[in-house]
Amino acid sequence: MGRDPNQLSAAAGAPLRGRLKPPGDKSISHRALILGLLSVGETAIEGLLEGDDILHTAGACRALGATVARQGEGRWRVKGCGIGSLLEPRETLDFGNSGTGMRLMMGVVGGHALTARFDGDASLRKRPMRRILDPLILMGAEALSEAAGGCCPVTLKGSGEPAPIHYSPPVASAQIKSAVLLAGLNSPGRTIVTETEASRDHTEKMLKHFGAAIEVEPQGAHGRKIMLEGRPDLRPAPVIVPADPSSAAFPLVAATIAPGSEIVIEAMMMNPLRTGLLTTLLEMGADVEVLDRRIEGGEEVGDLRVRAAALRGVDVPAARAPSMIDEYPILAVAAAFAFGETRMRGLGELRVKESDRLAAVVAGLRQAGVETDIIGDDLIVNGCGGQVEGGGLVTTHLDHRIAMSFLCLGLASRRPMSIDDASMIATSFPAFRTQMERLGARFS
Ligand SMILES: O=C(O)C1=C[C@@H](OP(=O)(O)O)[C@@H](O)[C@H](O)C1
Ligand SMILES: C=C(OP(=O)(O)O)C(=O)O
Repeated sequence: MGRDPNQLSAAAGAPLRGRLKPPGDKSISHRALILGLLSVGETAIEGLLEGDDILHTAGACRALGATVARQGEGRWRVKGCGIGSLLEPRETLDFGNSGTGMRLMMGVVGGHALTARFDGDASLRKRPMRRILDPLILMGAEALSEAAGGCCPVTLKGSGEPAPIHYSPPVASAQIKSAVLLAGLNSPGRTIVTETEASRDHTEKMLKHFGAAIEVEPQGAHGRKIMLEGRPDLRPAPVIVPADPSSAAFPLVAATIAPGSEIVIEAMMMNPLRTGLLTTLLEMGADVEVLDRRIEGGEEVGDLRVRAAALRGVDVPAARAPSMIDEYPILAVAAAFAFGETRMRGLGELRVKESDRLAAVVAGLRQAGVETDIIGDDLIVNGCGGQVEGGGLVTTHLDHRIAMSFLCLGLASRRPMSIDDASMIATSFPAFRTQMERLGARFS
């Protein structure tokens, strides 16, 4: 019997060398399409991520009345209908694997007088949606049908006059914050979200860019209060999407652990609410220089020169989690190559991502011969000091980040590492294989 065509293996070989530009940021790409839908007129987007998650959001924007057209690689145009003038979708809105797409669009629909059914793939059907439905119900929306535990498929009936609320999300989550703000766009009053730990601020920044009246104040030690005036006239504004730090994380760690490597990662977004992995790797002794910091499309970006380095284990505080929430699987791979123990604290949210990432990381690392454990919500990795055994087949559970993380591990382990399914990588980083192979990675 032949090998499953979705399987992929990575083996150590030559060091990684060369330059790479990661794809456009996934979070900003979703928001650019959605704010394009909510503006009257044409929004031009450059550098849009053309991954499956974003294509699902583009489909939902079309179903709600926007004209969305691709004009060239990463160059897209959205002709929006404006707040209050969306169409009721005729078909179920299918978000595939994308939590962000579904949750942000639930915010949009929740704040409009229309009914839409939301669904996704087997991974998305397991993810909690009550955290989004709860504040939307407070604003006047109704969840007409729900699978057990508030998971999709969900039919949501929005309110044409959403109540202005003051909401404090129970977990640090840019998706909850964004859903409330997007619903609040059609509210006759002021919507306020207070977060005790600041999460990525792309929605706030982009709303301002499109002309909304939105203010942000610091709140406590790490939090923020965001205040949005409802019913703004959003004006289409050009969006240039910077390179995604969550995708850059893979070549960044691969070049750090593969001996002799030296690469440059071009124009990575340096928004401080997204750079927790870089901070942590530098604490571990990584050899990364940030060159040519500059502003592109309203975000600071920089080129990262990365050379292979010996790492040491560190203690990663829970307060850092929101700034690197999607990067823990690849950080755990870096920790496997370090000298000493790495403890990553406060990772309960990893259990409700595309897979239970705590369980998937522990299973994959053990498969590769690395001692690792979960204590409460903390992940502990006992580093092998540069020499990870590797070998075997890792189950990726429809999770792109688990897939890419264990392929990167295989680029530096003694024995090749295989994953059961590389197809989900297309959700966030469709050119991962070709771009990494150009640097010298060996996949088969
Ligand atoms: O708002 C966003 O674009 C995202 C927020 C994060 O999720 P949470 O809001 O659940 O933390 C992150 O994991 C996801 O990949 C993208
Ligand atoms: C958690 C992620 O995405 P989403 O929540 O959009 O599915 C991710 O990309 O790691």
